[in-house]
Amino acid sequence: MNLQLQTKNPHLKGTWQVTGSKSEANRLLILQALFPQVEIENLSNSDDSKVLQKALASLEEVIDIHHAGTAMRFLTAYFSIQEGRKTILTGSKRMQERPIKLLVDALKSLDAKIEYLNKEGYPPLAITGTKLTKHHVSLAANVSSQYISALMLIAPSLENGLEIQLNGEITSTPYILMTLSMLKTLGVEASFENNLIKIQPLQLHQKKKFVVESDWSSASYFYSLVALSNSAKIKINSYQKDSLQGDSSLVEFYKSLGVKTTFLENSIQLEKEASVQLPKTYRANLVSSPDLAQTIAVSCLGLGIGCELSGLHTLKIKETDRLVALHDEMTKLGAQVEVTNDSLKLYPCRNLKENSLIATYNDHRMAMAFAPLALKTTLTIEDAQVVSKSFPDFWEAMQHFHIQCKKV
Ligand SMILES: O=C(O)C1=C[C@@H](OP(=O)(O)O)[C@@H](O)[C@H](O)C1
Ligand SMILES: C=C(OP(=O)(O)O)C(=O)O
Repeated sequence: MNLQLQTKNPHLKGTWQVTGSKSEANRLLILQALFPQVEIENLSNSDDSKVLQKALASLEEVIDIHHAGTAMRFLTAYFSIQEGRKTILTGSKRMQERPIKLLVDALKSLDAKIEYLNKEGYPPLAITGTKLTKHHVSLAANVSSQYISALMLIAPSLENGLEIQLNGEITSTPYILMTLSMLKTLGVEASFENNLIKIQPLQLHQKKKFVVESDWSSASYFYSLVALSNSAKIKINSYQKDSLQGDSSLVEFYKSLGVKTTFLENSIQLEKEASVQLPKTYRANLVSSPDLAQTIAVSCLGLGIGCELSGLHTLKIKETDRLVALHDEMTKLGAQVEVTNDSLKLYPCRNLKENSLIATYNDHRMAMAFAPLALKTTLTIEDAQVVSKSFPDFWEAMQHFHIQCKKV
């Protein structure tokens, strides 16, 4: 389904209820499978959470998690400790190109039984669940924090707990801290100091309820809408100031792009501050917030300013190579863009081309990041249904804020 987007850039107002964070939800689903006393409220309705829920309820040998990176990584660890159970864990064509060797090596060093069914280092995996008793593992921390969270999530179920030594630079740190915080809330004794994570085993006896906060990565598209509008005052629910999600750094990132955030009770209000003097070149290091890169780059494009984004090395192994995808699609709109393996430079672009067809490469964030540009030009988003990976009612939200979406 291709959607042609256009609008007259009116005053944006209204309220939207954003679904629960898929990162929080997917951690809690794994914890609930290991500790049935866990109760979850405001679960995400994203495809990635649904696919994980289904996988955890399935008794089939073959489990297909489609495009869901966290489900792939977390389930690799989870099925490794399901004693006596054989599982073939697979995913979409792209998932079979997303590396998993560091996690598999770490689990194997703990005596897990995992084999590659196709290409060494990539899904699909054949896993035979076994009891893991070793309690020290080390792995490189600069490729994906999801490998580390996967190990952390099974750690309290291991007889001897787990010590995880992180080597090298750590990427996407807030996601590791999110996992740590959730374990602590569950009652696990856990620490993370000097690149060493220590997690004690847990026996849980009483119920524990978690309320999932709405998704801050999804909030980024509203920030971009407000930044690109002439005037806006909108509200999105359900958000708190003390978030577990690193992408709540949006509040700071968008200040200099003219978006003011006010925390209300259980929601945030976003207002356009037209008086803010925009920088000529916006600079940010996104090593802690990789999922914001596309939104921020496209906001800068729409605002007609340049940007220099660094810390982007993980973008190459996400739903698509996001650096190449951003380069190619922003270029279609008339921008001059340079990318390296870990950075993106956009030069100020005064005139956006009209009627471009934006390819999305099975990547929800390509579709969602480009949508707010409708406030500046008409454009068509290819395969617009990809948004359901994290934000199934995204297009309803856009229409609520006066972006006309026409099937073409
Ligand atoms: O743990 C998580 O929930 C996530 C971690 C990040 O991945 P990397 O650690 O691979 O950067 C992020 O990009 C992804 O969307 C969700
Ligand atoms: C990278 C993402 O997801 P995952 O790695 O879980 O597929 C994302 O949602 O942007």
